[in-house]
Amino acid sequence: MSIDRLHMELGDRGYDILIGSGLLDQTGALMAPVMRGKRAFVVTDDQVGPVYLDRVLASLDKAGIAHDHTQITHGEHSKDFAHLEALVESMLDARCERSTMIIALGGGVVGDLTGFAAAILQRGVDFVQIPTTLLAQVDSSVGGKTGINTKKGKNLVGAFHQPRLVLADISVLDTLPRRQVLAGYAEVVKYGCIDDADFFTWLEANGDKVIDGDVAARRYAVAISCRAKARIVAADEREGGIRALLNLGHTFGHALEAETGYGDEILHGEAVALGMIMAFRLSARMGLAPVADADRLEGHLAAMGMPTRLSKQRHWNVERLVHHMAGDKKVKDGKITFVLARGIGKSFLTPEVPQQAVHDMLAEFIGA
Ligand SMILES: O=C(O)C(=O)C[C@@H](O)[C@H](O)[C@H](O)COP(=O)(O)O
Repeated sequence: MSIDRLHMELGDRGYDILIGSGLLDQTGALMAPVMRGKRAFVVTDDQVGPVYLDRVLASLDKAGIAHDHTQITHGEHSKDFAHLEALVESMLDARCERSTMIIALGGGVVGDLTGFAAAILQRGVDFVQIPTTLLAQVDSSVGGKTGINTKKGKNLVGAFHQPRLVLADISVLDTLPRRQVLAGYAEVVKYGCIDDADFFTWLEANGDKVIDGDVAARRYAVAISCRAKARIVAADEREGGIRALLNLGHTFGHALEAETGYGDEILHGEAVALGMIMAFRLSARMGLAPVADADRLEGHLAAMGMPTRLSKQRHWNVERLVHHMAGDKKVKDGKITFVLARGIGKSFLTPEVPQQAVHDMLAEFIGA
């Protein structure tokens, strides 16, 4: 089976992003060229491990790579200081060396936590991302953002630490629950909204194939998404400027996640979908984007089966959401830099957003 090979152009920290079916069984051989030693330490979770760990370990055996592994509890709650400490201690217990390759086998939580542990273990060791969710394949495994949540908010502690390789095995998505596929699909749509209106149009025609498991459609969507992300990250690795475009929908989305406690009520990708609709509604309200484009985005997400409205079961409060947003990493001199849009594929950054417009949009969105 052929492999799509993209490259993250970051000089001596550059790396390949490999996309294909059945890559798990080739892990050892594919990562051998970027190994500094002959040992690996695999981190996975209690949902992914039982299904895929053995295949990865067998491929390491085949390539003559010695290995240890550990399993964390799945879910966003594992992305905290306590789990980080436990993970680093387990790496030290296993006598990981500076030349040991850390492997993150799992979704965004495993990737973010493991990547951060790799960033700080012995002041930084290499790691490989093997993302097993659509969200992780199109977004979190690429670009080197690693970290954990704190009581104050999402991803507030972490490091930019680029992986040495990303292996996106499309076939593992076949076992992913539909809700998780849809959550990842939100991040795919994001790339169309940022600067690729043609891709958005393609998604309108083919999104159901991506969600329902058509191999070619999935592979295309993952490749276009990773290519877009790699281009933006290569231009602005540490988010001094345009990388913040990748945060479209996240300022609002992170506030929804904080409000709902990072649990199953709203998954990260669902929060991003809702947040993108909010960003487009705010843009339309400010006269920057046509209402028709906000409707088009919401219509597509709804047609794919994503939540586009907040649950009426919960009492939402505008002030509380604004309070969460004030802790956003894009706040500068007390002002949030928003990712807004002039239309589908025309996103841009601006700190010039009247508080009243944000307030009014949120009030309308929560139905206050
Ligand atoms: O890679 C980036 O840059 C992104 O912003 C991608 C986001 O989709 C991703 O969720 C990221 O982890 C969020 O970063 P944060 O800086 O807003 O915590």
